[in-house]
Amino acid sequence: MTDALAELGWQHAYSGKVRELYEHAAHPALMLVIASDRVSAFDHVLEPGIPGKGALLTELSRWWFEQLDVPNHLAAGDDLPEVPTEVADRAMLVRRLDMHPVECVVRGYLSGSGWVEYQATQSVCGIPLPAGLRDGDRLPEPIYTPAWKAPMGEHDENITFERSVELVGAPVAAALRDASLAIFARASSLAASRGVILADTKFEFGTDPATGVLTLADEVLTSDSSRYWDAELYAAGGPDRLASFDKQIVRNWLASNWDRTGTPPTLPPEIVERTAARYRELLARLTA
Ligand SMILES: N#Cc1c(N)ncnc1-c1cnn(CCN2CCOCC2)c1
Repeated sequence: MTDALAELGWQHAYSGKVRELYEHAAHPALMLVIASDRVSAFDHVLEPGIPGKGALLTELSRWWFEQLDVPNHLAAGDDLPEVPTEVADRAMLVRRLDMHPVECVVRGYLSGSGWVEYQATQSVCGIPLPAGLRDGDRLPEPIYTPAWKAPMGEHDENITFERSVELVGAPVAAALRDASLAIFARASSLAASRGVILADTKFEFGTDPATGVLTLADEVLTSDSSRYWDAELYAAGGPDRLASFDKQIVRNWLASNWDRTGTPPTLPPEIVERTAARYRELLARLTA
């Protein structure tokens, strides 16, 4: 695949856990984001990849970009560079932005790093919360809990809004917060109408150097950047109340087959296929 990309002038620029970023010397204002089939859990990239995952999450990002009435980084127009057919269904051609170094996290429910911080401080990112909340509880209202983007392989660090002001300045910090909360409101409402809870998500924004417009970047509202729960399971309150729509099968299998030391075992074919089916199901339910 990389030969086909190189033959078309694409040069590798950045590797994330599950996605790659390419640039093109003849098209400096554009970049290519390619999603792999890799899946990560417990901070490990697992083997094997999940067939179709990259294409399914790319389709979900594209769908959400269409649903959201905000400027985004998808490239459009006539004179676009060619993308190899082998990766086209899991690739997004995007405009190069001046990226802001803030992970714009919005939480409608208390979970993950938010739950960890809450237990220690009864707050998240400096936002005080009511006492007595449990893991997975719905918050009184969605909260903006930014994070500083840590280097590859390290955990992002939750920061206060005031710290984000120091990082990007007051006008941009406020615009990031307001845009993130507005998008989350729209997306969580749409997901709820499909019986899916959007518990939390992470946006990335940049400023378009050509226009100065704050622009939604990266992937958007995928199950890699968001926690999605099944609303019926959540309401039932059982052990699967907080089951991640796509990764719970993998997490449960690892919990029974790995002691969390060393590298995780290879996923058996049945787990791989059931997980692939869950990615397909989430896309089908959200985009129905
Ligand atoms: N999107 C975007 C984007 C853009 N439109 N313009 C300039 N830079 C970036 C960019 C560069 N790094 N990241 C971090 C997230 N990456 C996303 C791709 O996959 C790897 C991780 C975003």
